[in-house]
This record gives sequence, C-alpha cells and structure tokens, in this order.
Amino acid sequence: MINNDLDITRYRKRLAEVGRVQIPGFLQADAAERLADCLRREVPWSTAERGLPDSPAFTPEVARQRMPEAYRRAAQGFHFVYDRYLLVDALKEGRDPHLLLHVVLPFFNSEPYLQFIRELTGDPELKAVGAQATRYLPGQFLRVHDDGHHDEARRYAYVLNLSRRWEVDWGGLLHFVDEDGGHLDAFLPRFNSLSLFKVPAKHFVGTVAPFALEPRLAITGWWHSQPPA
Ligand SMILES: O=C(O)CCC(=O)C(=O)O
Ligand SMILES: [Fe+2]
Repeated sequence: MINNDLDITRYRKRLAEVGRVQIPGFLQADAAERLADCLRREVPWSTAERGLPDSPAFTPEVARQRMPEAYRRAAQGFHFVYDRYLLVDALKEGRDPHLLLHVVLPFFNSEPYLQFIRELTGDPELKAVGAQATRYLPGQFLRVHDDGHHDEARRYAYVLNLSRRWEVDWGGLLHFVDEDGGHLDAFLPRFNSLSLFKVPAKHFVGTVAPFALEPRLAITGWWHSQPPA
C-alpha cells in the first residue's frame, strides 16, 4: 500500500532536523484513490465538538444553529469542531465492516509498516498506530494544541491527506506555532501526502473557508511507543 519509490533517507533527515516533514505521494496511487472515495462517499461521519459527546454529522441547518455557540467557546480558548470516524472504536465494535477504510488500521499495525515507521523516525520503540478519519467542512476548525497526552505514549502525529484538490486559501492548513505564539510554517493538505511531526509540538488546523469547494478529508492519528491500554 505504501508507494515503493519514496526517498526515505531524505525525509528521515528532514524529520530529525526540523521535527516535521511532509511526504508527498505516500500511498500507492490506487490505494489513495480508493480511500479518498470511501471517505467522500461512504463514511458515516459524526461531528466532534470539544466537551460534548459526538453527534450525528451536522446538517447545514444544525450547523447554523450550533456554530455560533461553538465560536463563542472557541473565543475563550482551546476548542474544536470537526467531523470524524473513530477507526479503533469502529473496528472493536465491528461497525460498518464493508468500509474499505477498515483495511487501514491492521495495515498500519502490521510488522512491515511498524518497521517502516521505526526506520523513518529512527525510533526503535514505536509499537502501535492509532487512526481516525477526519472531515473538516467550511467553518470547522481545531485551535492550537500540542498533542501532549497524559496516558498515551504518543511520539509522532501523522496526517494522511485525502482531499483530491485543495487550494492554499481555503483554510484547513496544518499550521505550526513557536513557543512565543508566533507562526512557524504550515503544510497544505495535498492529496496523498503524509504530514508528520514529533509531539509535543504546538499546531492547529486553520478554519476552513466558507468558499472551499471540497471537504478536507484525512486519516490521522499517532505513532505510539506502547500498545493502547
Ligand atoms: O488534521 C490535521 O492536520 C491535524 C489534526 C490534529 O492536530 C489532531 O487531530 O490532533
Ligand atoms: Fe493535533
């Protein structure tokens, strides 16, 4: 499923130097296409808002009712609203077995893939990969946070981007922030690229613009040094 032509040496070096790297053309092209179709057409999304239980994905009508309150909360500090599908839970519960997406988690946790990420990062302790599918619609966002987590051995965060088209002014970039709250740089969610960074690191997903023509689709999660409890 991974593109055999990746120049790993180059990405490993960049990751070690800067703590983040974006790898274009990460999956083999047909795998990326099929996963993109699955995310676009088949995934039963829920909307996640910080502090609230996930709910069925907002319709435009529900979003009109609920987003003003979500923005008031976002004005007070860390907050997010985006659509997601939790692969780990779905697989555990045997939900939606027809989804092609379900090949991803076993593949990401197979020994060859784990070996690959150990080589890419130089971290021999990586043992487990978590994953969720995400969709950011216009108006959705994830404010600055650092992915630090008390009980999880998160070492790297990854985002496999699966929107076929993305324009730089549509919002939805993955931005990196320095210790003084300044802007460092950002990754465009380019089709079939893997954005990868060492955690903790401050970052956010820019609010998707009202005029974006596509949803921002991805499979994202962390590379862990311990299997989940
Ligand atoms: O989707 C992204 O680019 C990053 C997502 C993220 O930071 C997170 O889910 O913690
Ligand atoms: Fe994050």
